[in-house]
Order: sequence, then structure tokens, then C-alpha cells
Amino acid sequence: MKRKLTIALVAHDHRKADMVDWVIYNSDFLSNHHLVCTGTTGTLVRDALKNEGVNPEFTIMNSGPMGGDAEIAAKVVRKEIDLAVFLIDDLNAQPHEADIMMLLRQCRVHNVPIACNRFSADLMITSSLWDDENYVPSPPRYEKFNRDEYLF
Ligand SMILES: O=C(CO)COP(=O)(O)O
Repeated sequence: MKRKLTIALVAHDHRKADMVDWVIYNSDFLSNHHLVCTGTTGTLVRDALKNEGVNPEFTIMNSGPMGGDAEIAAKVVRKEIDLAVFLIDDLNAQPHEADIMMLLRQCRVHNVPIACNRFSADLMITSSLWDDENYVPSPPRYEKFNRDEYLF
């Protein structure tokens, strides 16, 4: 990968072990990029990478329930995030569900790739498109659709 990416990393408590495994598995790759994390995820990831002898650039936000997802969403809106890995706990309710939905929505609106499982994250970080200077991501189109024409 030629350029330095800014990568958001966020994991709910029940997914933090998964996130730590993922960053260790990808520590070589992550060492060259800027990581932006919610509070507790960031501390865990930074310690795990330090144990691997890897010290990437880090920005650590507030903890998720205290606004960390919202801070990262604001960065997405300002085009300061290239891709996000968000390991969501789909089996337990979160007190800050609204913020989680906002981060996911802003990634969709601003066309930021967001992986919610490790397989997607591995595919995203290994894509050759990052180095393809001719590739221009197509933004989402919100066009009127005439449903009546297709009713059967
Ligand atoms: O709750 C989170 C994301 O919604 C994660 O926050 P922490 O990384 O601070 O645990």
C-alpha cells in the first residue's frame, strides 16, 4: 500500500477479543497507518500492537458510550477517515445505540468502507483498489424510483 490510510477501529466489549486478534494478525499492515479508535478499544489495540513491537500513529477518542462513536462519525463527515472496522455486539443491547446507528449511517452517506466482521475487514485492507490511481469510488445515488412501473 503506497499511501497512509486513516483507519477507524471500534469494538464493543464482547467483540474486543476479536478486535485484538485482528490487529495482531494484521500488525505489519497496521504499522504504516494512522489508527483512530474509541477509548477502550484504542487502549487495548495500542497495548496489543506494542507487544508486537508495532507503534503506529494513534488518535484515541472518548469511550463509545461517552461519545466516541459520535466523534468518529464527525471525522467521517469531514472526510478524515478512509475506512472503518466496527465490530458490533449483535447479541446484546447497547445504551448508545443511537450513536452506533449514526456512525454506520454517516459511513454509508459519505461512502466510507466499513467492515463489521473480520472477514470483511481482511478483504478491505488487502484490496488492490487502494493503489489504483484510476479508481474513483462511486458515491451512493439517491434517485426517485417509480415503483408503480414495476408492480405486478
Ligand atoms: O462502545 C463502543 C462503540 O460503540 C466502543 O467504545 P470503547 O472502545 O470505548 O469500549
